[in-house]
Amino acid sequence: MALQQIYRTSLTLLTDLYQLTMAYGYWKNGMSEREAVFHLYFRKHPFEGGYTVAAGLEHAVEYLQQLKFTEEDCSYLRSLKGSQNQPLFEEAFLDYLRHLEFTCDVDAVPEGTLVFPSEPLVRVRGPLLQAQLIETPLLNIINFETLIATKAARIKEATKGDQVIEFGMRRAQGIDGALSAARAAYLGGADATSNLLAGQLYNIPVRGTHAHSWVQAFDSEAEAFEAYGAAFPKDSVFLVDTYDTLEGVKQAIEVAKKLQPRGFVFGGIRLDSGDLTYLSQQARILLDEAGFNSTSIVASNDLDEHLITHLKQEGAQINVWGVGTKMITAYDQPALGGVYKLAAIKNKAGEWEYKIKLSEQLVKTSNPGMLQVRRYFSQGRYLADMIYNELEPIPEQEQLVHPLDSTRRKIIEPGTKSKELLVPIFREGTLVYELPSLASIKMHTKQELSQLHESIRRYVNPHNYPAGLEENLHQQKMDMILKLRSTKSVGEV
Ligand SMILES: Nc1ncnc2c1ncn2[C@@H]1O[C@H](COP(=O)(O)OP(=O)(O)OP(=O)(O)O)[C@@H](O)[C@H]1O
Ligand SMILES: O=P(O)(O)OC[C@H]1O[C@H](OP(=O)(O)OP(=O)(O)O)[C@H](O)[C@@H]1O
Ligand SMILES: O=C(O)c1cccnc1
Repeated sequence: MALQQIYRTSLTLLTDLYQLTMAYGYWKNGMSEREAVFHLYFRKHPFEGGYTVAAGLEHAVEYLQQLKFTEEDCSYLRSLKGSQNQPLFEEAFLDYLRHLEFTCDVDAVPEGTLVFPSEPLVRVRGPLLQAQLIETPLLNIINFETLIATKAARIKEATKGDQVIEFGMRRAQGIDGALSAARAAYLGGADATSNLLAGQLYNIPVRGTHAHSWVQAFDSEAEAFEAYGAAFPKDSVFLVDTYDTLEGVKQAIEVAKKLQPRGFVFGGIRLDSGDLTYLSQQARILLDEAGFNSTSIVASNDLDEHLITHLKQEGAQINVWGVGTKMITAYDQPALGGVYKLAAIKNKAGEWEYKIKLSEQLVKTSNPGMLQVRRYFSQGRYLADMIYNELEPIPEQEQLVHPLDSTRRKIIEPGTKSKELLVPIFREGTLVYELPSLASIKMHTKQELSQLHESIRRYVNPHNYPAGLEENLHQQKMDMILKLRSTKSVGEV
């Protein structure tokens, strides 16, 4: 219950005002209980990448489990006034809210799963008023955590298996920007965090070195290292660049030699400025010459997946990467553009009516139905994904249509193994999903990435993973677009 521990008892008002005004409108129009289906999905991978790591489900579950309008929430809503100073909501509606119970069905892609544009990460089916109300918090949670998990996965991939420590809290976007991001970074690929509260709340391993101020506080660098080494004889990483990096390495070595007879283990040095390739190579030579072959070289300083790749290509001798700002803030793309769209609603006769949101751009036109994603795989490799409407039959010969170019199609060979990505999370408001441990989610991310071809995982012009619409779904969408467009009068755009 991390979210509530950090914040307050009720998070129900953590939504946009317009969700409440629409809720009031639905209630007044007798539409609040009409069954509807919404999907949460994104249209483009972040960071110009070829994959996205789903994250945030645990916090979304927590939010939904506590969804209840308290007396305090209702009295705040009662205090809201319209432009003529009239109450915004009538008392009977507030009474309705006070007794509201969350009764939706929610299906979602487990955290750590790789996802692709247009695929629902979350599907909500239930009373229109409720399914609409939760749009904003679901987007807030899933967009942010998915973004950070993806960034962390990219950074971890760049290190080719080295350790990554998340150092970002000081530059994170506020308190939750540091906490939920630390969790997302860990599940995406970071091995530890420097953030103690994240460690405590989420059971993430915590690690760290020391700051320049530690060295500055002593009369000499040698004294500073000696004092730190004496305090932590088994866990010392000395920051060597306060005055002169290679001099600092030499000082660290001298101190380590001096402390060795007292059982000191020379864990590592940290480089935080200068040419990290050259300095790490020189430091490695000095450490090896002194017999400290297993002493780690930690590097930090504005690192991201591109710089790490470059440093490794140059032959940097770094085996632990401290990554802060660029990971915790998703520096080069600060938001994932996930959206939440209505895709079906039952009419008064109780029959499903499919809905789409039109756009001039096909990529922005939503998909109708109650969608599921089928992932095909063979010999440990993901081959393709098919988005289909669970409410309609699909042909025996499964065929994918490219979402933006219907001339590009892919026939799935009969007998290809597959699995469905969306799994039941809530049924009529009751949690039916056992939330996995963070450690097992992290393992899942790693396994997922190993099943994606490396041409899709690369940073520059990655290949597009084939994720398409099932043929009938594609046809239905096209028919709906044509029908909606044909109802416009001539001259209208
Ligand atoms: N071999 C390298 N190739 C490319 N970029 C590097 C290399 N070594 C370090 N960098 C990066 O260059 C940037 C500038 O580093 P540098 O230490 O020169 O300046 P700085 O960060 O302003 O220094 P300081 O931390 O002392 O203020 C950092 O992002 C650093 O990670
Ligand atoms: O560079 P990041 O990826 O964000 O990693 C975290 C940074 O935080 C610390 O720096 P500090 O706050 O002392 O500032 P400075 O090193 O930039 O001067 C540390 O020494 C790293 O350089
Ligand atoms: O422990 C460290 O070395 C550390 C922690 C936070 C930010 N920068 C470095």
